[in-house]
Amino acid sequence: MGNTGNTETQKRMPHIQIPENLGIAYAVLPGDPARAERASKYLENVEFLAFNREYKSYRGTWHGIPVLVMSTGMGGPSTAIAVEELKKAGVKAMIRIGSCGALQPEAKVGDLVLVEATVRDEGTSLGYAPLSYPAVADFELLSACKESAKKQGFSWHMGIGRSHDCLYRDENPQIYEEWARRGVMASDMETASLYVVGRVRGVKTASILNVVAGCKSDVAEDIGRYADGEKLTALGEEHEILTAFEAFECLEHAKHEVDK
Ligand SMILES: O=P(O)(O)O[C@H]1O[C@H](CO)[C@@H](O)[C@H]1O
Ligand SMILES: O=c1cc[nH]c(=O)[nH]1
Repeated sequence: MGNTGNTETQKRMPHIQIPENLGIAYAVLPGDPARAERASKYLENVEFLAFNREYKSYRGTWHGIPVLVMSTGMGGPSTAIAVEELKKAGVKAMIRIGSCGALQPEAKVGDLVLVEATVRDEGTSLGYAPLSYPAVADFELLSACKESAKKQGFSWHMGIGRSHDCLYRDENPQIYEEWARRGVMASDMETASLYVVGRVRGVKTASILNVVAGCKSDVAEDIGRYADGEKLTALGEEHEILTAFEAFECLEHAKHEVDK
């Protein structure tokens, strides 16, 4: 683990309540605090760090590599704050492990969508750059996610997402239909702000989404089943967690190859 000193006495970031000089380069970011706790169980040497507002955090090691797990809460504003404060705490690469609705029939419940880029149909990212600025993953980090998912035999797709601010909007069926016609694969609420804020602030970002609501299905009902621990979505969640941790390991190995 990095040289983190005594976390009790160190100055902490205002919202995420993580020590300022944590010394951890890699972070895995679920939306849900409960998913942060579940993800932490896959790590060794786990230590609970903080739970303030929607930000629940743990640190630990994955095959010897120091990793942070922290929830972002739901939506762009809390995600942007998470990215800003994590960057200040020294994090260099962040992988979102989220849930999403599918807009294409081939993306089945429990599959993973690796988000190449995302439609900025939300408000937060506009505070950082005009709409003509792309919300795009870091190519190297997303490629590491792809290698990781492939290596572990998970069911994955790579495609465009759409991030929004309004899950229960009356017009959603028509809106989903229109974006589906343009090839958009997945709907979530955080990837756009993660990608834009990360890019503007110089942090590598990627987003892996577990399909919890099938194409044209009842989103509220499907999300309810995920919350109840339905088997396929629980398995998808396990797959996205393992994909993210292993992606960081791929990245570390690639770094060492270059350093040789
Ligand atoms: O499960 P998380 O990661 O929170 O992601 C998705 O789930 C929430 C809606 O149910 C939104 O935050 C959406 O983006
Ligand atoms: O359809 C969905 C499902 C989960 N999260 C979303 O943002 N949309």
